[in-house]
Amino acid sequence: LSGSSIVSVLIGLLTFTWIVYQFWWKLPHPRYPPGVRGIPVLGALPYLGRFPHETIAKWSRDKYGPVMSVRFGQEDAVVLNDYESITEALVKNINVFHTRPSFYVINCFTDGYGFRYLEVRNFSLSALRGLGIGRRTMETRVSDVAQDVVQRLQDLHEAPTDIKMLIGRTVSNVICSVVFGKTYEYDNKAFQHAVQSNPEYSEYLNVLFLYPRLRFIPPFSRALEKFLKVHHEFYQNEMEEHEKNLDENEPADFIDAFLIEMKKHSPDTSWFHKKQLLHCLGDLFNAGTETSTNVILWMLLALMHYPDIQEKLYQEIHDVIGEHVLPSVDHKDNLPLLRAFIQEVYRYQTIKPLSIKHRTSEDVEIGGYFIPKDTTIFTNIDAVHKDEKTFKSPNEFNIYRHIVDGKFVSNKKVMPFGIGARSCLGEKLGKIEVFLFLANIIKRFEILPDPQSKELPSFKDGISSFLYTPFSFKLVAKPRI
Ligand code: HEM
Repeated sequence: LSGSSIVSVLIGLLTFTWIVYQFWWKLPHPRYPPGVRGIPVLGALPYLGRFPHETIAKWSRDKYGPVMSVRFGQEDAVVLNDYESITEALVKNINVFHTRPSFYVINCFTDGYGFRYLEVRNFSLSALRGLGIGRRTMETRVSDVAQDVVQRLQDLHEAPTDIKMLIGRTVSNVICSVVFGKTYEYDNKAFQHAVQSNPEYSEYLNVLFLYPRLRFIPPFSRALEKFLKVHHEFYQNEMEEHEKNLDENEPADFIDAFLIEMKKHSPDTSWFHKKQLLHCLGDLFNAGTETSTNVILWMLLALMHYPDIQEKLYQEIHDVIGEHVLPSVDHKDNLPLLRAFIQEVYRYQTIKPLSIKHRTSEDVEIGGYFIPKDTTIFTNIDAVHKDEKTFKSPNEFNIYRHIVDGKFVSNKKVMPFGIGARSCLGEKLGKIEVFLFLANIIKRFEILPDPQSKELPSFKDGISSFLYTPFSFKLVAKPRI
């Protein structure tokens, strides 16, 4: 090589390194949280492994501290890995952290999750309260569907069965009764398609959350199209029917309440319009089905893995409630073991380990670091749940860590629903569902593994996707009486 060629190659290399440094490795601010920037285009993705929340928690413990940055694909994000930094952000700086970044898949429905979404969220909360969520009426509804589950389990006659769809459709019908004012037959095709997270497109959608630009390329474009078609058609049909039959003086469900609210606002200047209604329906339906369903499945797996605990829970329910009375939330105070069991499963298997992204609406300092406006924030709830400083031997499943002097002790550091202005909208409903489903199932059945299977289905390992869910498994529900 001649001298001038070597100089050209060197200049090329230096320019390339400078570009990569400027656009990739350089931190956005000298006091930005340190962390893992990974390689161009993919960022830290190749290093995150099957359980990104665990890998990030380890990086945070071993090297970077609780407030660290991680480059996910092309998106720079800050991850908060302990209770103190999460509360400093989501509670003390509530006004800075209450928006979310835009997700393309969600923006297909609406204007996204920006500032004014809080107006819609507040409306949704009060509409749901008006319709009975968190009240007696809701408990009655959930109790009725829990009886339905009990009956359907009885009808299985101890046949080993994967009950994910059974639980999913039942849980979904609770939210349908509030949102659409009706429940669906299990064999209704439109309902089935909307409830089922269809493997035909769900994996592609997960990738689209990280790389929205892929939406133009098949198979991602096809997956997105299918997902939107199934959901839009389902919600659209309901909306049209409600518009035809609306009684403005007597809203029977969430759609009615929203349609009435829409009439009070101008569609051009407010966020109360039909696209926003589609978004709310999508949120309530999707967030209200998969989460509770999978939490209940983790709990059934725990019962299978710890038969001695299952027996104690049965005895407690039997002694406190007896044979002929239906479990109710009023029994809660006298069921410390059941509450400890539920809290321990929430802690041990965090259903949404990195929660849902938040976004900073202005520059802010957290844990002494500078975080600029418009930064994506993840809260590593699972890292809080597995923090050795709070929970001794955190990787052991131990319900007795939540019992002191025979009494259940609630722990604010078990936070499966998140905290702050954007914590779970359905927390009250989710808690009632989990409690009543479990109390009814344990009261009536012994949950056993499939006798034809050589190994117990895993309670340690699961599928880490939009949620952390168990692998599919079969169980036997053996009637107690
Ligand atoms: C045991 C069941 C559930 C768990 C563990 C759970 C967990 C969560 C978590 C961790 C978040 C994100 C919080 C954050 O960003 O900081 C969330 C948000 C949300 N959840 Fe749940 N959830 C459950 C059940 C439900 C139910 C039954 C509904 C329906 C009524 C629901 C509706 C929502 C909605 C609409 C949001 C978004 C709120 C917003 O962006 O302001 N969830 N949930």
